[in-house]
Amino acid sequence: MPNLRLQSVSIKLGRDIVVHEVSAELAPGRLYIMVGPNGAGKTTLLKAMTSLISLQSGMISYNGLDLALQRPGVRAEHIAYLPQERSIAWDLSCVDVAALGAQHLEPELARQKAFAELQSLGLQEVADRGVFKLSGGQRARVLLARVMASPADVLLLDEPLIALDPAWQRQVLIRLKQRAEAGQTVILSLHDLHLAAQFADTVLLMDKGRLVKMDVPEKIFVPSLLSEVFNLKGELIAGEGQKTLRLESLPLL
Ligand SMILES: Nc1ncnc2c1ncn2[C@@H]1O[C@H](COP(=O)(O)OP(=O)(O)OP(=O)(O)O)[C@@H](O)[C@H]1O
Repeated sequence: MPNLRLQSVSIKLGRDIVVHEVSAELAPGRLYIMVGPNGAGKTTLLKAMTSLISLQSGMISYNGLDLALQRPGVRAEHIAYLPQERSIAWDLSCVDVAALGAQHLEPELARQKAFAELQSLGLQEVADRGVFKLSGGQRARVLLARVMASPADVLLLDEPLIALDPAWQRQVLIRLKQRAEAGQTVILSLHDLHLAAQFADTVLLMDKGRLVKMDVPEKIFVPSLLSEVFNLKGELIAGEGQKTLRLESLPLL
C-alpha cells in the first residue's frame, strides 16, 4: 500500500514549469533513489513532498489525505526531511542538534535517541562537541542523525551523501536500506549512479522536470536511457548477488 501518492504534479518556479505532470506511488518498505542530471527537478520534487513549495497543479497525498491541507506540525510528524543545504545556524552540541529530530520524546529520552543515532553514524566521540568544531563530513552526519532520530514514516533526503567519504557513503546507504526494510518509506536523491544501482529498490529517473521512468535498477540503467538522459555509455551487469554499473563517457557535445 503506498503511503505517499503523487498525482499529476506540476510545479512552477519563477516563470517556468520545472516539474511536469509527475505521478508516482511510494510505498513503505522500499528504498527509492531519484537520479537525474543537474536541474532535472529532484530537489524541487522532494521539497514539494514536504509541502515546502506549493504545486501549480496536481496533488500529493499522504495516507489518502492531501498533504497541502495538513498543518505543518502534522506533516512534520509523518515526514522527515534532509535539505540539500547542510547549514546549522547555531553552535549547538551534536547531541542537541540530533535531538531536534526526536521532539516527540521527553527531553532526556530525545537525547538518548539522538546519542544512539550519532553512535550508529560513528559520532559518539564528538557527541558533546559544538557542531562548528566538526569537519564538513561529520556535520553532514549529525544532520543525518537528526533525520534518523525522527519517528516519521517517510524519510526524504536530498543528496544525503554530500561531503561523506566513500566508506560512510556506503554505511549511510546501508542504514537507510535497513530503515526501509523496517517499514519506513525512504526517498533520496543521488548523483552517484553506481551506488544508486547497487542500493535502490526502485529508481526514479528524472530529466528536464519529468519522471522518465520509475522501475528497478535493471530496467533503468540500460544503454538507451543512460545515453538519452546522462549522455553516458554503459550498462548494469548483474550476477551472483552483485550489481555493477559499467560507465564510460560519451564525447561531450
Ligand atoms: N527558486 C527558483 N526559481 C526559479 N527556478 C528555479 C528555482 N529553484 C530551482 N529552479 C530551477 O528549477 C529546475 C529544477 O531545479 P532542481 O534544484 O529541482 O534540480 P535538481 O534535479 O535538484 O538539480 P541538482 O542535481 O543540480 O541539484 C532548474 O532548472 C532550476 O534552475
